[in-house]
Amino acid sequence: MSSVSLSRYLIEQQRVHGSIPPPLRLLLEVVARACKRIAISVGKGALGGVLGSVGTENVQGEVQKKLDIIANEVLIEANEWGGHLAAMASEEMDGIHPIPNRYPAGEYLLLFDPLDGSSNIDCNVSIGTIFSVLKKQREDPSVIDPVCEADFLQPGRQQVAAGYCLYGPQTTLVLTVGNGVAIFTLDREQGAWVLTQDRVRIPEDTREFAINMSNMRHWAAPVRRYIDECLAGKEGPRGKDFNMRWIASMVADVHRILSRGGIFLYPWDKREPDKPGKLRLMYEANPMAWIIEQAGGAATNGVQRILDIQPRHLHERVAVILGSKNEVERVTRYHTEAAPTAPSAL
Ligand SMILES: O=P(O)(O)OC[C@H]1O[C@](O)(COP(=O)(O)O)[C@@H](O)[C@@H]1O
Ligand SMILES: [Mg+2]
Ligand SMILES: [Mg+2]
Repeated sequence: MSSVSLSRYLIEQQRVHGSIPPPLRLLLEVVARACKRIAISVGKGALGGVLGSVGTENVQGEVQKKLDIIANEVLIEANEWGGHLAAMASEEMDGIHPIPNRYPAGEYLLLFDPLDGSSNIDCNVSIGTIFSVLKKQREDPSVIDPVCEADFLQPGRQQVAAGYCLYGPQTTLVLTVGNGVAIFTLDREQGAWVLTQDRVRIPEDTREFAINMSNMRHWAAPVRRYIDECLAGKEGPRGKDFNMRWIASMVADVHRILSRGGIFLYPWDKREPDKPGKLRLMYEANPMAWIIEQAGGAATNGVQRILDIQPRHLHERVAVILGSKNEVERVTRYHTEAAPTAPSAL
């Protein structure tokens, strides 16, 4: 049987399933090509001088690694002249990046976390790129800017494409355009993305959770209850033993969940009560939530479906609970039952 390339998959999504129009197909090809270039930089490691920090901080006060900047530049450069975007936004840029006048512009908005799992870069642990595509939908015709931050502030259910690229032992591109989840593996000899799994499904039940346990003493009661019950194992109320994994690269943790099920939590915690969570809504949580839902899983912030959250800022943060449906629903129910004490930041 002949292998299916990313291009062929996208053409089928356009022509057979009508899931995407031609400009979106071409945009996704450009993003996938940029990910290949990032994979080459990641692979060079110390030989390519790409490890270490640059001595600057991003808008969220996080130290920027060289690869954060390199990946951001690759994505900007590759997408600037494609002709399908109105603007881009990134974890590594304070404001939006409109397409410069010298290039043709389009109707789409691209958001990305150019390098996810930055703390893992220098120790050769899997990292990735996360992206989300929205369509510019102007509700207020009195706004005269060709594109502005307000255009980006759409709930995640309005995404038209979302994906991530995982730079691990294999380089893997995971994509949804609202017609299930497809996984492509980079054939490194041919430099081609090959479809290796389509219509991915996440088991509804799991015995594996992912959370940074070092924050346990800071969690809200519903999260504490859920994890305590998992830790109690066979002898506890769940009546079964649970395993734990925490890679500290959301892309890698989510990919494991797509592969074999599980639940991922980065919850609100009481150290900074006004901050809803660590992860960013628009370019981390939204694309991952859509991918997870498209694979039959669920994603909430403890009280609300992530894809229904109306963003107020580009760099807004959110609590994230995603993965196997029955487990996510259980944690969400624990939050509802504890509603009077639920953190107001959620
Ligand atoms: O180090 P912690 O607190 O466990 O946080 C890990 C989380 O932070 C992140 O690395 C944040 O992403 P960035 O590296 O893009 O800032 C997630 O990928 C991961 O789930
Ligand atoms: Mg990230
Ligand atoms: Mg990042």
